[in-house]
Amino acid sequence: MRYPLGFIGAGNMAEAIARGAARTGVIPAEQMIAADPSEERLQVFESFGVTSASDNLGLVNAADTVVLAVKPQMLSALGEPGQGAWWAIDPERHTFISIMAGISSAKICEAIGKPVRVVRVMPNTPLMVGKGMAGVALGEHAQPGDDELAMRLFGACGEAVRVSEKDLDAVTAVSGSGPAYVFYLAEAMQAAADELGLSEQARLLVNQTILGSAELLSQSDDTPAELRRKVTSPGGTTAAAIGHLEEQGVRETIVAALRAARDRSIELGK
Ligand SMILES: NC(=O)C1=CN([C@@H]2O[C@H](COP(=O)(O)OP(=O)(O)OC[C@H]3O[C@@H](n4cnc5c(N)ncnc54)[C@H](OP(=O)(O)O)[C@@H]3O)[C@@H](O)[C@H]2O)C=CC1
Ligand SMILES: O=C(O)[C@@H]1CCC=N1
Repeated sequence: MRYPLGFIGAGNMAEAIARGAARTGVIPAEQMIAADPSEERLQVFESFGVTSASDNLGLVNAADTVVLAVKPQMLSALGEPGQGAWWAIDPERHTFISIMAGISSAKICEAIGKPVRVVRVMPNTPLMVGKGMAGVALGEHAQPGDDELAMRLFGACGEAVRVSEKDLDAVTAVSGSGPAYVFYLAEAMQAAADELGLSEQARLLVNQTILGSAELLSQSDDTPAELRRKVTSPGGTTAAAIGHLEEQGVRETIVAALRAARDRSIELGK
């Protein structure tokens, strides 16, 4: 049987993408197949209707579009160029969607040993709740139109935007890793709420504040700085908090943190 979509690596992101594809109807579960060394992971995929491949070679034989969803460091472990699963790759038939951070389409072609069409996507975990943000880039040998499935799939699970491949390291730093920065803020706010004696209500107070602020940010025409000013009464409580953040150099630290994420993405691709 031929499957429109297959996953090499049935980890967390692959599961989120496959569930999103099935939930939105972009690709029904029975038209997807997955390969992973872990039987347990394959059972998770089977539990919502995705077929298990015997191995990566079986997957490549079965799937037309292959999602590379292993850790970037695992690419070379998938096989020698032109050997194993890569032996069965037909550049006319197969398209790749790679979600691996940092790994260029040129590097993927080198690892596979053939000039294949690669569409690179940098998604993020909110796609699990239909609020993802994905950057989509055509790789070296991809043609306009090769990204249509990716745009449909990731667009159905949130927003998808076309970017050039050279910008993907920056996209990874901003929106790929981005949810972790917001969760870090949530952790710190919850710890503070606990310390201020609100342990019972901390989760709701923090989560709803972040949710409401995100909604306001996306619906309003105001910039983040204007929205912040509207919360900040002169000489008031917010001014005390923001003054402390500025004194401590938190803004510069956040910029430096995103730079570190971008640099790590470049390093992963070497
Ligand atoms: N997590 C995130 O927020 C995001 C991640 N990404 C990218 O997504 C990719 C996957 O990340 P994530 O889902 O978090 O990682 P996971 O570790 O959850 O998933 C990777 C899966 O690949 C499996 N695997 C390992 N070796 C092979 C092999 N030879 N053949 C087939 N499968 C194999 C792993 O098995 P085992 O565990 O047994 O090794 C694991 O189940 C990464 O490249 C990452 O850069 C992109 C955007 C966001
Ligand atoms: O941390 C990582 O490397 C991956 C890429 C973006 C989000 N998670």
